[in-house]
Amino acid sequence: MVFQDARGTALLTPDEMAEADRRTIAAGTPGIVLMERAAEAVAAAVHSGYPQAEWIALLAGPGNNGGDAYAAARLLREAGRRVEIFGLVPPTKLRGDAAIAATAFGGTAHPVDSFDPAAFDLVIDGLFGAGLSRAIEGAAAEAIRKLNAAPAPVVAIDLPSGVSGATGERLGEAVSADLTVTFFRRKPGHLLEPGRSLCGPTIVADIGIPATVLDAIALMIFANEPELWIGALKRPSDAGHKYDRGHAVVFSGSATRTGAARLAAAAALRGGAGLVTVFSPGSALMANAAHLTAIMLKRCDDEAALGEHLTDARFNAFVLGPGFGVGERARNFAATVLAAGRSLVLDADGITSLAGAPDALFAAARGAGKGASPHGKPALVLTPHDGEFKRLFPDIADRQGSKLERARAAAERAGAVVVLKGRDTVIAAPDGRAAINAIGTPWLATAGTGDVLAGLVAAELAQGTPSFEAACAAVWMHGRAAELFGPGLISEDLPAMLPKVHRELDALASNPRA
Ligand SMILES: NC(=O)C1=CN([C@@H]2O[C@H](COP(=O)(O)OP(=O)(O)OC[C@H]3O[C@@H](n4cnc5c(N)ncnc54)[C@H](O)[C@@H]3O)[C@@H](O)[C@H]2O)[C@H](O)CC1
Ligand SMILES: [K+]
Repeated sequence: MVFQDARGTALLTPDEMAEADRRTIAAGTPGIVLMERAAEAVAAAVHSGYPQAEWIALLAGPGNNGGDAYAAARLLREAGRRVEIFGLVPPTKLRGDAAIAATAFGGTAHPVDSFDPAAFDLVIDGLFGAGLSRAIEGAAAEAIRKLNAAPAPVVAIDLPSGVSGATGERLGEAVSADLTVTFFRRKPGHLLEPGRSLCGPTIVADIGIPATVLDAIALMIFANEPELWIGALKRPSDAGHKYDRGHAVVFSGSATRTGAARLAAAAALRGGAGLVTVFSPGSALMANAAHLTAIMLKRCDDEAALGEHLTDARFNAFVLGPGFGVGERARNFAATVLAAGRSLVLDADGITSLAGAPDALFAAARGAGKGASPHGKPALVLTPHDGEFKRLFPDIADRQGSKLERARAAAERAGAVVVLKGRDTVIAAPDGRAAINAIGTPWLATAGTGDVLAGLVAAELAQGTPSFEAACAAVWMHGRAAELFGPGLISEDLPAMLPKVHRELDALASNPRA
């Protein structure tokens, strides 16, 4: 299900963007009008971001991205800037709207070979945008190399040339921009690395394409923003009871490896699960007992004990993996939890334990997903980083293509929600929906933050949020908590930031952004 507000978070592939364009043009807005508005947005970004840049070079490619550059050059000249166009092809070779824009510009275009960035205060990159279809070579590649080696700031039109809008990959040489101005909606390449870093901050400009054109497009890829999932979150109700908010369980590792489970458990409780219990081997009971207060503790040494605990139907969402140890015990516990129709977040050692033989658990996940529980559909959520992903899906990891496609292929195979972690975390559902993380800070790359994320996913699952939305919300809350804490963050700081994050979400839920 796609919520009405979620359309604002949609990411469009270049093909879908072309479709949005076509529909807008067919509905009566000429292409040249869209191009003029695109150019106005670029000029406005230059005026606000680079008010002092007197002499501006614009690189213009053979298609409409080049057309945008010609139109922007004209507007900047009218605003009193000195502009020079460097064309990959002579203006006489341009077609359609780009030819109209070049004619309206009227000035000369220098061949791109003569481009020397040293002379300019600012360079605008209009070589290639959505139409990039192969690796950049030859004269365009040479111009990009010179540009990347020069100190002049760069504003990219639509995408840094050489970045695939669909995948974020570099196709040949790619521009490293300081600012990117794109139109209507972002593309996956704006959020997936390395494209994300090559874009710099990205402005999304309204060029008059109505949101209704999206009605005809089956939206599948989204930026992971609250509008995507806030309508699916179960917030505590006034008349509610702690048991309404589920009971999350985190499996502890052995006596010297208990911290990871407690981090996950603390996140599950602060995330909003009504109750949280750590299931601990007997050898680690005292270590855990010494550190737990609101979180409960139960001994769980083997499958028999687990089976006994599972007779209490209130335990509804489990985390297995952080500090747990790799091996058969992990595999058997995971299978037992799923067979009992409970939701399971499999992380770290839990994922590694499945390497080489994941199919039985994937089959169990599919079976579990069909059942019903008092707190919503049980589900399997996998939270691998790249290394764990490769252990579980070696063939998919080696395949060509983007992180987005890898996560989607894995989700489909596993019948599970896959959270493929990184700065550009991708959350993918078996039905093809995917979201790409858009927030966070480099400080999140520190020991234990993955354990916190696993606990947050369990908190949402315990409360009955459907698994895709649960994983998306957890990834966002995790990133937002890190942003709010700022520099110096360690994983233990994240649960303490969650009350602020909840407050932001409550404000958003009662007063959605327009
Ligand atoms: N989407 C909108 O609402 C608007 C977008 N605009 C701008 O138009 C471009 C997309 O234009 P398009 O002509 O489709 O593609 P490009 O300009 O990116 O390039 C196509 C052009 O380049 C050739 N080509 C592709 N790859 C290579 C390569 N590696 N080497 C050499 N040549 C290559 C290809 O054959 C074509 O000739 C979009 O990004 C926006 O900037 C409009 O302004 C209207 C609004
Ligand atoms: K570009």
